[in-house]
Amino acid sequence: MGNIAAIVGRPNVGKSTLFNRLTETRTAIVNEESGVTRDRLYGKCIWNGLEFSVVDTGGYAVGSDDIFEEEIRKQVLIAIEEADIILFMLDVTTGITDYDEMVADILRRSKKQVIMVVNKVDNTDRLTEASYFYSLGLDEMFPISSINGGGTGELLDRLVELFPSTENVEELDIPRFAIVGRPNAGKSSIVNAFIGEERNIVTPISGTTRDSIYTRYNKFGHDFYLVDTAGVRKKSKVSEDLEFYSVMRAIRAIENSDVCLLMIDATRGVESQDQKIFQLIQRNKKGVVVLINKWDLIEKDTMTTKKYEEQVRSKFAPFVDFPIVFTSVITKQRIHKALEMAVAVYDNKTRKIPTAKLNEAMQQIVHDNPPPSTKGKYIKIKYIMQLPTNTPAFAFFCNLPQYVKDPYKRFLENKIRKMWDFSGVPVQIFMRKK
Ligand SMILES: Nc1nc2c(ncn2[C@@H]2O[C@H](COP(=O)(O)OP(=O)(O)OP(=O)(O)O)[C@@H](O)[C@H]2O)c(=O)[nH]1
Ligand SMILES: Nc1nc2c(ncn2[C@@H]2O[C@H](COP(=O)(O)OP(=O)(O)OP(=O)(O)O)[C@@H](O)[C@H]2O)c(=O)[nH]1
Repeated sequence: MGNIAAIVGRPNVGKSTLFNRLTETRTAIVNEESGVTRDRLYGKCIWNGLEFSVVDTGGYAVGSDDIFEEEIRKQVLIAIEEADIILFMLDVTTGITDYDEMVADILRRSKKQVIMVVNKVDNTDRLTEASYFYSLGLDEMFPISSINGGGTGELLDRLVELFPSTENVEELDIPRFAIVGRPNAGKSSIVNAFIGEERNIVTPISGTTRDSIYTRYNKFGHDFYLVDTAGVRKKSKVSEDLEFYSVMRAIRAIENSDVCLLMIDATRGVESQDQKIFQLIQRNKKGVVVLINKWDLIEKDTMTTKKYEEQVRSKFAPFVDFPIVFTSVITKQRIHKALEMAVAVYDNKTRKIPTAKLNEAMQQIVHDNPPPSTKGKYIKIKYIMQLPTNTPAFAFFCNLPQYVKDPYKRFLENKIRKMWDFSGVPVQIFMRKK
């Protein structure tokens, strides 16, 4: 749960090559991940049955050659703060550079688990050179070749060994909500509005990876966990308006949640950072409620909620079926509505449609709008089943699953969304051979 490895290192050492290699281990297993674009920043890796996240900090580099030292330093500090393991990448062909020394210096002083990954060790001759990197004063080193995969198995074995496989948290079976968003959107304010003044209703639970992962909220008929409130409340030493910062902060909270309340600053609107976080929520298949916060600051004559809503949805397209709540933490407007929507989305996420009802409704739709035939082949959908997954997923059993194209799957998804309430929740459609 929330096992995060961050790759740091200067430009051109091979960070993205390693990232691709690590995250491919998952795509190979979970091959039906269509609809969501892969990016070079954040991906999942599965090794020996353990799943963890990999973040490529290089994806946030500005420019490339002319990155300022200060910028890199910040990035490394954020990675140290937010990741569980740092993969410090080095290049055997260039040896140790000034930059490497600077990063090693920061890493040595941190208490984080650091692994030096010496890349481009494509042949055994370079193996001896790789051991020079021990002079940077870090304990662990793995020589690898990202390009041909040499040494990456050993590195993965070690990572899996270091990550805790089961977290020792006494967790109840109640919804887990995460409040995420860019710096200054109002996350701490809303958490404090919920739990701040009434400590007696707050029960912090200790996890192994963090001081406090879950805070229980139990009043007004609600009972749920707020995820990673420690992370929300604690101001970072490097709390800059960096995109990398807000994304790193969000990852763990999102992974540990069922539903995310994504806070947008109404005065700024939806920007690329918000889109990035929204995308992370999607890729982790979590529920989402979008809060347009600081609504008190908006001149209502010029900006109606309806107009604003349309703008927000267009920024998050193609996924548009999610609730939007206009909040003000300052005037306490609709913050309980926000909670109610989070609960509703949780209910949607856990909704199970009885097989008979599902077939009755969907067979009719399929009958009226059959999948278009491809290459003269007719596709016959025989029956439909909701899979026993954590997020709604439906399997359509048919004779020729490979011939059903994405537009038809989207058509089926939209019909399902119309028929039953799945607002705020990703719905997956699978074609299966029968
Ligand atoms: N010989 C060799 N070349 C490699 C290896 N891994 C990566 N490269 C090459 O090194 C170059 C840089 O690789 P990237 O993965 O783009 O490096 P990066 O660290 O992500 O670079 P930035 O995007 O600038 O941060 C590319 O030309 C790769 O093909 C390797 O194991 N051996
Ligand atoms: N006018 C107005 N100001 C708000 C509202 N919510 C939060 N603020 C203000 O916005 C500023 C940032 O709020 P925070 O709660 O610290 O934001 P945050 O998202 O936790 O920020 P980081 O800790 O940097 O990630 C503070 O000055 C709040 O008082 C709101 O609804 N209306």
